[in-house]
Amino acid sequence: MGKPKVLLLGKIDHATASWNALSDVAELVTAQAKNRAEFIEECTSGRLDGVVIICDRAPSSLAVTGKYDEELIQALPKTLKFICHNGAGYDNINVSACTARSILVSNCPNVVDDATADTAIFLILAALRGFNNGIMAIRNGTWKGAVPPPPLGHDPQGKVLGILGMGGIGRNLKKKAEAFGMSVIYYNRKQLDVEQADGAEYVSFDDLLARSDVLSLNLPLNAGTRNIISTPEFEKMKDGVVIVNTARGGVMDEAALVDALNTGKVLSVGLDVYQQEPNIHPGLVSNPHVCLLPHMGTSTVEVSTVHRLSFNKMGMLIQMG
Ligand SMILES: NC(=O)c1ccc[n+]([C@@H]2O[C@H](COP(=O)([O-])OP(=O)(O)OC[C@H]3O[C@@H](n4cnc5c(N)ncnc54)[C@H](O)[C@@H]3O)[C@@H](O)[C@H]2O)c1
Repeated sequence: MGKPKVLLLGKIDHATASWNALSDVAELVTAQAKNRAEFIEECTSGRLDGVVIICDRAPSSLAVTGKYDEELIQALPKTLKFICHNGAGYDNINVSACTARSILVSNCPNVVDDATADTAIFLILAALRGFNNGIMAIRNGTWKGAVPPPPLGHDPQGKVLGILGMGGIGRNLKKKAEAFGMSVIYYNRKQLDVEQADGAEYVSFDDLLARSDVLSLNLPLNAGTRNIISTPEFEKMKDGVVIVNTARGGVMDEAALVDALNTGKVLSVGLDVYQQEPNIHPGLVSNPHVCLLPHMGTSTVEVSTVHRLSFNKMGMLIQMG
């Protein structure tokens, strides 16, 4: 019997040595498809028969295959046992459909905690201080911008940071925010134990909305969290609240956010993620009080390099049978 086949979807930029080392225990194969229709055809044609593991390098893989929905999962090779998703969260994979086919799925949480929490800190500071106004003005050749100048920003010191979804990234963000003098409250489906909460105050969802000076979204996107922040939630917030989203665009209603910005309910915003990436609501793009990043939360050499661990673990799994 030959070695088990491992299919690479997407690109590897920084862990090529670990990927290549997998060839000691597995036959490494790549897909030829350039889009979803071609990939489904490639699967159903039998060219990928014998593939036991898919190594999914999101987001470059997803740009070809699209989401792992029911249609895609039904088309995957019958021999498939495991999808190793090199992204954080399961929102791109229908895990129930995988379970129905006895396909195991893993993702890469934790390794992205620092990079994503750092991105949230950048966005919190940018939104609080109004740095985006200055960034736009200086590039437009107008130094500090309009006359009269934009309003003064705010210090993070002494502000209440509300974290919605206090998992790996939320807890990492808490520590970093405290270094800037912020106090942290959080809401999770379940209260954390004392060690994990590490002094953060557990509050109800409504209290989180009512008490936060800055609200950071750090929860996964699923049917229960889609648009969890929309008009009724903005209405419960403080006037002049600052919102930062490094989770998924779908957890916040972008049109409602634009309305809340326009009425002044929301003072400023920092975003790394959007409802329809790469499209962004024009009301956000045109607003100088909104600092925008193109989903760069985990874009560091260090995060990419750490993915080598998942290749090493795949090798161990194969050896264990
Ligand atoms: N911007 C980026 O590049 C980037 C990078 C990594 C992760 N993310 C996103 O951030 C999300 C969080 O990542 P993580 O690694 O911290 O995940 P995690 O699973 O460690 O933490 C998520 C937390 O959200 C909580 N939660 C779930 N549903 C909730 C609800 N309805 N209300 C309140 N809390 C709820 C969970 O209990 C958990 O504590 C991921 O799901 C992913 O979508 C984005």
